[in-house]
Amino acid sequence: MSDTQLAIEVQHLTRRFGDFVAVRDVSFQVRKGAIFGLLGPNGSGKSTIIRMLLGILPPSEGGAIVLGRDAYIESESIKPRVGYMSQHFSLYADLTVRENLEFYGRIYGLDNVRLEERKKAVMELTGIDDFVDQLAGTLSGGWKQRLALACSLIHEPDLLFLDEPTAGIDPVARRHLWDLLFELSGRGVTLVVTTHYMDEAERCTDVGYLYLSRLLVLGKPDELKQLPQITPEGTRRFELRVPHVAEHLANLRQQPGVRDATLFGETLHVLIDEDVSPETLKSHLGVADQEIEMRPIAPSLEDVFVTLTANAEKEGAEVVGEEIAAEVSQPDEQLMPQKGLTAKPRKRVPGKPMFGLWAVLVKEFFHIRRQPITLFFMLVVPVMQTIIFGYAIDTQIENIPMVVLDLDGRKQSRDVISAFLNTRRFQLEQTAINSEQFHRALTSGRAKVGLRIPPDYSDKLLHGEQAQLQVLIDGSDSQVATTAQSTAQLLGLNLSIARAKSFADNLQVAPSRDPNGELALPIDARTRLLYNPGLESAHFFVPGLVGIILQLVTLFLTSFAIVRERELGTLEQLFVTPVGRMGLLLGKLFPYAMIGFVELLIVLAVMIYAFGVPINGSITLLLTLSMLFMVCSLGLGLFVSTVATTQLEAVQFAFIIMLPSVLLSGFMFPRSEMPLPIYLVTFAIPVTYFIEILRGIVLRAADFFDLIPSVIGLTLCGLMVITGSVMRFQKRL
Ligand SMILES: Nc1ncnc2c1ncn2[C@@H]1O[C@H](COP(=O)(O)OP(=O)(O)OP(=O)(O)O)[C@@H](O)[C@H]1O
Repeated sequence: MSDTQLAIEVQHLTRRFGDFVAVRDVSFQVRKGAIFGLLGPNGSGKSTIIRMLLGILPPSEGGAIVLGRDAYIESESIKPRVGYMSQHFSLYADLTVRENLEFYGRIYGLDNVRLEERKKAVMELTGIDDFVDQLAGTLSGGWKQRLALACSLIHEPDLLFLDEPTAGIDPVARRHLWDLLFELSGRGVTLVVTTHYMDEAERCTDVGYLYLSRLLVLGKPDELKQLPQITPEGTRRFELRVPHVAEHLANLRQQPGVRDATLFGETLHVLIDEDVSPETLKSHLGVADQEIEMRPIAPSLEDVFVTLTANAEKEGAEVVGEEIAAEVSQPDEQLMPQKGLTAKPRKRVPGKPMFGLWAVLVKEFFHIRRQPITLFFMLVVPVMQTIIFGYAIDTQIENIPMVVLDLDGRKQSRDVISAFLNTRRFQLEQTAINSEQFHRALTSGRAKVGLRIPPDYSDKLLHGEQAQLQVLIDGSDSQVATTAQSTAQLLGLNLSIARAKSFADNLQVAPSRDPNGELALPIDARTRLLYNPGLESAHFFVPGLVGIILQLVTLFLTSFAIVRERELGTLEQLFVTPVGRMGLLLGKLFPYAMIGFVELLIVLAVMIYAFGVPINGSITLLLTLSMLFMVCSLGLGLFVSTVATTQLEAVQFAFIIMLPSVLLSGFMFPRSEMPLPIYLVTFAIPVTYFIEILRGIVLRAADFFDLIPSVIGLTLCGLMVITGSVMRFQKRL
């Protein structure tokens, strides 16, 4: 066969997954215009071969020429001429029939006029025009398959791969689909079909039978039936029709001269030695002669495969596979070597990187429109989160519950209690009447602070002796405890200073005086609070929260958008189209970047109007740097999608990224307080820089020059994340 007559030329194709060999040294040829059937039990390697021929799975050894080019290395230039209908329904369930067709038309680069022509043609061919505005996910199994066929034909391919196209559909739909395949074959399209159905195998012009990853046999159905192994010399094949046919199977197999007996519906196919007469065979059945029908038959394809599989099991698949494949068909060795194949791995020839961007973009907007829950998650939830967290996170500690045991009960002791309550740090939970009540309030957790005033408190003060107050603090919550401790100590100091001042006044002595000549403390440390004079927690936390929420939403959504396609099988379907890698990525990421930007504006508005945190610096600078951060965050989402294979894994990976972003970025805890190794890690977290930028611009009116270190950090993180993710995201499985 000449080079130009061949659609596919496969030589010594092998694919390993770790130690497991899924396809072992397979070679065959497919003529242009043929209907080539690839048969074999589950797991024999059919889909793996198709994926290698489509160029989405690299072979471990050997290779293939498809439409005159190396299937893997030059796959991008083959894709526009090839169609693929995968084993599972892998179109977009939330897009209508029309939208699916238009998407696949656009991704193959059809212009509007051509797209209309082709849409009409494939709808007529498959008869799907009546369902054009129905969502693909709501079609019945048979119509889904027709839609998949229509989509795979929209660009008029020369070669069509169909992986179990009739699995799970009824016999009438199966017949219709095959009628379509014949029509396509009649128009010169080469078809490669995998199937488990023998009647479908009979309809193929050529078949290859795989068993345990090897090609056992290859040829035209009629040639295969003539194979000497199927009906060996000195044997004959009969069909027996007898009542209760299954009951006779075991008995017949044990009779001398019976080589094989297999059930075929209501009949038995038996292979017997020529010297066993039909009468002898009948006599073994123990059934009246007139109830048995017996006629000689030629082997069916099922006989061929059943016999070959049984032989392979007996003798070991490897030996039989080599012998039979060699016997039936040998690929033309002449055709392969000059193509180079993949013997020496060469770099893949890239396609057009941005091809298909518009098609993917439009499709993503359709998805978003059809899933209001996604929009809710993207736009409404962040606002709710900002409001809830913004109010919930308050580092101002006030109203610490306090129990008081006043054993003195005079004016001085009541003044102390008032002084404690006037700080607003403490709130009187209980006035205990004895020590037991006092301690119980603390052990039960009702009170966090216990103030015990001894009976001689007033007396000691009046007599100029040092009086003691006992303040017991529950140290379980360190933040509350330290606040209570410092407040109590400061209060003790202030009360003492007040007493000392009045004492000094009475004596007319003073360590120092203020400019008005009034008695004053020697040192006056004056503090002034900048940027957040009211010490409002919201001013510090809400800008940080903007960064955290922006990362949360963009990271989850982008990683999900890609992993979901992988899980549904639509990504595999996209990989066999000529869509460019960047076209696919940008098309998928851009809509989420836009939504992220809108979300940013909304959350900033909440920050300004709900929490009264104004943006003191430049809004333009803030939005520009936010976009830089968004690129980083989308890149992280993309990275997750390259490591996760399921949506559940994506959630887990996204959490692994989110946790340090919340805890180590400086959003909650100051980075400077962290141990050195952890502190160094914080430099690798993009949101660290973004939070610095947000707080800088919002609170301190920082300009670009003030923020240069953070901008550099964020840019470096962005470059690393995006480069790593794009390199990892390959158009292959
Ligand atoms: N990515 C992979 N990693 C590991 N093993 C794989 C991978 N892909 C396929 N396999 C294994 O390779 C073998 C062949 O799989 P393949 O899907 O090609 O079989 P098949 O003949 O198409 O089966 P079926 O008729 O059930 O679709 C199977 O054992 C499968 O588990």
